[in-house]
Amino acid sequence: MLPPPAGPPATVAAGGDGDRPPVSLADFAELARRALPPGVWDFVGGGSGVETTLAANRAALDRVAVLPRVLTGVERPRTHAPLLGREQAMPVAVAPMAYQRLLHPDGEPALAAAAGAAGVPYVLSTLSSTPVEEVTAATAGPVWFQLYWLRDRGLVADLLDRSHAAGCAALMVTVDVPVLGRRLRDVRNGFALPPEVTAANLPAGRDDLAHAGTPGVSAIAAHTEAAFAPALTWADLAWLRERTRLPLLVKGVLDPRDAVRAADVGVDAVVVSNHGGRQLDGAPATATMLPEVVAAVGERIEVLLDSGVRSGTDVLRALALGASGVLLGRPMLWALAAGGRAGAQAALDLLAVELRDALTLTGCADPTQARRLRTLTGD
Ligand SMILES: Cc1cc2nc3c(=O)[nH]c(=O)nc-3n(C[C@H](O)[C@H](O)[C@H](O)COP(=O)(O)O)c2cc1C
Ligand SMILES: CCCCC(=O)C(=O)O
Repeated sequence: MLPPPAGPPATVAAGGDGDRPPVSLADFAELARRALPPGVWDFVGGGSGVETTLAANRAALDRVAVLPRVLTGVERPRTHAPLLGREQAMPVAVAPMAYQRLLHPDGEPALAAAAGAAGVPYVLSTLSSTPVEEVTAATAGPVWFQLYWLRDRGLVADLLDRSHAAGCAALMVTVDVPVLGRRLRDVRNGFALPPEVTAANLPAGRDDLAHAGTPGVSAIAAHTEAAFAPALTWADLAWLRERTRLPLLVKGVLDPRDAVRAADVGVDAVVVSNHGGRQLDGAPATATMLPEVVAAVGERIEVLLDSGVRSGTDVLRALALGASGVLLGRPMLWALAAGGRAGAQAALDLLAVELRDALTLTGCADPTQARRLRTLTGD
């Protein structure tokens, strides 16, 4: 177990200027920007290409207006809601994100512990900088394992066995990285992992390419190309469905036809995601595609959304568009950078306050009622 967080979260999270605790998730970004080396800041915040999709994710969420109901008698809504059939403190999970020791020496165990304390699932990346066994030991909360399908199928089988044995409660396979999107910030920075941050779930030495700093090359992209299976098919997904009894989620679906195929294979949920604008630049915003995916498979499986969620209002927007929940990405890394476990916990506490307010202001007694709200998209 990790030691308890040092001091009250607000003090820790206030970081640099000390006198102004964060009042929005964006404030954590500012604290992180001050704390991080520029190359790490760019790796986390950046998208692919000219970052059209990165910006589109925000713009599309901003365009979703939610029509409040009044005189509903709701005083203090519950933020609790089910995800994959289990009640969570919020319909939110921490998105899988690689190499969290880049942000803070406590890395994945700290973020997992913060999620556990906040009562939401933590999704652990295949490319975690801490072994899965140490992460599940660091939190009493649910850990879901995110699978990147490696060229070496023996390693895939090993990861499945280890994550299962370590107590992971669900499996999330990411399908939008046949190759890493071209992230120009990383290319320009010649971004590479420092020696102390490693792909700790892989056998030693399997991440050497990710450490090889070369000007004009993203070492992360070079490693991914060497390690990841580039040509997966629906048969591979069916193999995975056969191989695990854990709830199975597919992350990185945008086309409703793919969501239907995933449901046909028997997955439990799809995550409507464009990888936070880090893969195909020019892919549509997730809030744009969500209603079509919900219409196609929402009666059969759960539909989650990520990419651009930055507030409790954004969670409400996704729910009102028919999602059962969201994944929260970069803000959690920024909060980790700003204040370790306590910073991450402060960010999730803030999100809960914002979500409760958003539910109160729309007359919803709990998140499941947000589905009944009308949304208007456009000006
Ligand atoms: C630094 C970083 C690392 C990421 N690593 C992974 C990963 O290992 N596996 C994965 O499925 N998605 C990964 N993602 C994508 C996130 O899971 C998620 O889809 C995305 O960040 C959501 O968008 P948001 O950051 O705008 O909330 C990563 C994202 C970032 C920013
Ligand atoms: C490090 C390569 C994969 C991590 C990832 O998915 C991302 O950076 O978006």
